[in-house]
Amino acid sequence: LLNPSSSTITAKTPPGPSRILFITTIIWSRKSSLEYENTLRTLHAKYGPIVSLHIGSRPSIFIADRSLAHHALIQNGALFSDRPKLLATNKIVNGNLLNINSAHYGDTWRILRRNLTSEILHYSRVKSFSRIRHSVIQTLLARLKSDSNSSHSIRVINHFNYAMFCLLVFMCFGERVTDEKIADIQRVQRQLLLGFNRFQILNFWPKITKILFHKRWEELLRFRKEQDEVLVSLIRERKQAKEGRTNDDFVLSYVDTLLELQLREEKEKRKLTEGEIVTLCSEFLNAGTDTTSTALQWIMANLVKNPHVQERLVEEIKEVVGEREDKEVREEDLQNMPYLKAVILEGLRRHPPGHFVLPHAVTEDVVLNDYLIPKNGTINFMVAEMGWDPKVWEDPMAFKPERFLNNDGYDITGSKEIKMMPFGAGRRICPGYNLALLHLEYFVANLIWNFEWKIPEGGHVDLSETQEFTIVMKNALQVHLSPRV
Ligand code: HEM
Repeated sequence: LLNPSSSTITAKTPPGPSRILFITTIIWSRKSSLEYENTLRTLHAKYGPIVSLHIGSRPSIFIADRSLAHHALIQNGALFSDRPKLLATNKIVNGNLLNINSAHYGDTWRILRRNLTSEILHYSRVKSFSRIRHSVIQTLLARLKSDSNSSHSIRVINHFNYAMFCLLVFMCFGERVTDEKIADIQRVQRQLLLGFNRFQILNFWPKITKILFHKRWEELLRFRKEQDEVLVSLIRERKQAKEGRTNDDFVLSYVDTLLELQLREEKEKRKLTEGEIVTLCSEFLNAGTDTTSTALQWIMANLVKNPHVQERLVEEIKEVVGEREDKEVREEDLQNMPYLKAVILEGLRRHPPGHFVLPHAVTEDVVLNDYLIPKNGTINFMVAEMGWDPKVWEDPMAFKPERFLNNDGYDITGSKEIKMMPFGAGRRICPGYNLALLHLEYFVANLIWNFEWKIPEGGHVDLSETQEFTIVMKNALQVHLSPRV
């Protein structure tokens, strides 16, 4: 099926519509990923499971088939785990520096990724943050309670976002960050994230857009500068605190590990610069916040829409927590809650926060399914389509957690077979997937255990989608909450 040898000379790139002209390029560059997805669905129906589009200077290849995805990402992971060259705006957002998700497949990527997975996302480290999770969920519950006293209908997404953001900020910079500082970090992170789509246009012919859209370029540079100002001061504070540290209950944060980390460059070792640490902290906050709070909102929306699922979850929690006085589901309770785990998986299948993975690239020209995948192209996978494939999932658009109950645990990494891939698959799989699952399980369990979630009178739950940084609910979830006593 795949051979990176002489056949690359004769193979053609995958089929697709004829080269798109300059003007269509501009139109495409303004399309949201949902519009892309619709067009791609039509193209896959016409051309088969692998298609290519020629937008801008490099071909973009899309794979809709789960077995081909497995073949590429798992069986031939070393070939398919590179990233395309950075776009001009990303260079500015990154301060010209690398982070894990944009690094080429190689030593620097390996060092940065291993630091995150073994120093922060490793089971025992994740455990060391449990006090932080406890305090964040208590604050969230208190806020929801206070809102539910004063209002019949609550919009929950901002609460979810804020809670998740605090969690990631504390993991990144330590527990001592003040509310005021959190607001500052949120502002500088948001303006870069929300500007993302608007700044995309600058990537087409940067030399020209630097003249045509110079105000936008300046704005982008200003945003990065403001981010530097806020995050560098936190990095320095943490460095100082670390030097004079004596207390025993100290919890290592992500920035502490980055301050110690050594990169290897041409046999020389060197520490990271402050700018590089800013870029990596920013990635950590962005990667773990909206993705998880979006998923949480989708899951809660389905629990409101399907009261029988919510009831079954309450029954399961009751069985595990028993007659305990406090209204808290503890982390150690979660492992005894298979239905809760099924609800989370079903949420991620039906509403993956990203409908695509981040663009991949191959390390050399290869042939896949008789087609050439060129080194200068980008390659992506239709995550949402795979999770909705009626050949794999019966009644795929319905929310049925039961489908995940009948086997001994579902392998979300797809190592043997891919049936869905909300976190990607293979060597570039999201390194935060275990943390994300823990956050979702812990939050959903406590939210449901403390309140009955209902549709407010006259309201309804609308599952339409729209794209922000992730694929979010077009009409944010509004709920009526009654405390469970
Ligand atoms: C529900 C929550 C989350 C979802 C759905 C999600 C999904 C993804 C996806 C689809 C990718 C791209 C995979 C690829 O390109 O093949 C990714 C990459 C990544 N994610 Fe997540 N993610 C989530 C939470 C997190 C969390 C909590 C963290 C860390 C604290 C994190 C850190 C990263 C990083 C660093 C990468 C880049 C990996 C690399 O290129 O090697 N994510 N994530």
